[in-house]
Amino acid sequence: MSTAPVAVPAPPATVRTVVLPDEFADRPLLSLLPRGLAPTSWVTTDEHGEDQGLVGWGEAARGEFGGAERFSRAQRWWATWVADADVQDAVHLPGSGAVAFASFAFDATPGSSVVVVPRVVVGRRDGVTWLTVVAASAREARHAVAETVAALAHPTIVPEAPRGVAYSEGTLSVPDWQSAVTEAVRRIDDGELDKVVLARDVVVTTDGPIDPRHLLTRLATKYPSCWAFSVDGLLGATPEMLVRRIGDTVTSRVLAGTMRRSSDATNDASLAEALLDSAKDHAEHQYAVNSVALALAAHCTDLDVPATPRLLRLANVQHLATDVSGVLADGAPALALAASLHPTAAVCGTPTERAFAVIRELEGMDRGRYAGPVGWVDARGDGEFGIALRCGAIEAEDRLRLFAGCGLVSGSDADAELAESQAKLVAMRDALEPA
Ligand SMILES: C=C(O[C@@H]1C=C(C(=O)O)C=C[C@H]1O)C(=O)O
Repeated sequence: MSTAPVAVPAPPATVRTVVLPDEFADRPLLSLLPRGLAPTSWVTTDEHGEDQGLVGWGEAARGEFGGAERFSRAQRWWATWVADADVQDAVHLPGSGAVAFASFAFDATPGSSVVVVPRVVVGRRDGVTWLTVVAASAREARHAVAETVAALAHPTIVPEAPRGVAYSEGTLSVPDWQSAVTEAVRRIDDGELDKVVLARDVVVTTDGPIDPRHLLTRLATKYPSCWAFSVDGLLGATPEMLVRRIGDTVTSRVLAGTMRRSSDATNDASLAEALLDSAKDHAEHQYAVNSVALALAAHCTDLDVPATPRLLRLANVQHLATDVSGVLADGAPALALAASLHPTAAVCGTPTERAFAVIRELEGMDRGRYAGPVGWVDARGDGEFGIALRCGAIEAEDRLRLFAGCGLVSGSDADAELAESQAKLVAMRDALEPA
């Protein structure tokens, strides 16, 4: 089942992190990304309305992993890379110093998971903006710092929207996907399982190359409470935090239970009310919360699991949300926590193995890295992993595959689930439009 890393063993690297001068404090992180060079991103907006997170470009090292051991092999690869590296970190904040971006396949097979160490990372947290470079020697690292600071001083050209955007059917036709939903609900009603999440894909083609920076900028602007992510061609804005580990504080934002938004305030409020009152959505939500709480209990003490969910409002949909927190007991790095938590019932189902089997049988498509953990981990083991949702996979420079899934429980209806999947796809569809 296991696949060895296909990457060549990376030579020992020199990593340098320096504080960037004040003139960079107001530059949006995403505006610093140069054209091309496979941008990596993990950007959100904090409570003061400031963007924070990490953006990166270039590739200093890369590992690819498959099979059931994809997480543990990635963890070993990263630990070895860090142990061999010569790191000087003048910032000492989560995400500074050596940092890797990772994106994992949803299922053990097929699909490949990837860990990327960018050549250049710009990070921002707690009002500090920093630069990290990875080079072959201390001398080269000094050059890279000077060159990058000079290049960043010139504002980059605003990225353009793709032209000629066209949509076509994904793996299953809409009627076939709806039949799969009906069949899954029948199995739930037969007692085979309690919950399963079925997803569908939509193919986007364009007339020219897609600039990921355009999509990321649009997503970050419209979805400030989400995390605008990009790792190795998978990009989106996820509202769901699988796990954040900063020191010994562990948090998770669980979502399940969805309602559309309305532009009319009164109508929007009644839709929210209906979601908060829906027994079906609460049941669907509780499966997801339970799966997270159980997995975290193996690593954390003092777990705080609120008894009732709150409402999380996004531009396209509103969700039932529960913020779970705990105190890390075993020093597990963020990547290991993500491995323990994946897949939660928010994207797979309950019981997990039965839901996996139903997804493999009925969904008919390869999820790839959609619905898998995506995020970053540093040398201390701090990190953030979201669930790769509201996203698309760049398959060619003019081709993108979008994904959206819906949690099904007893009482779920194929028409309502199709509408929900369409509402979820709006995030990426909007991002493809001109600013
Ligand atoms: C599976 C997706 O979203 C998940 C499913 C939800 C639901 O069924 O209500 C809500 C949030 C996410 O946990 C998706 O966006 O593709």
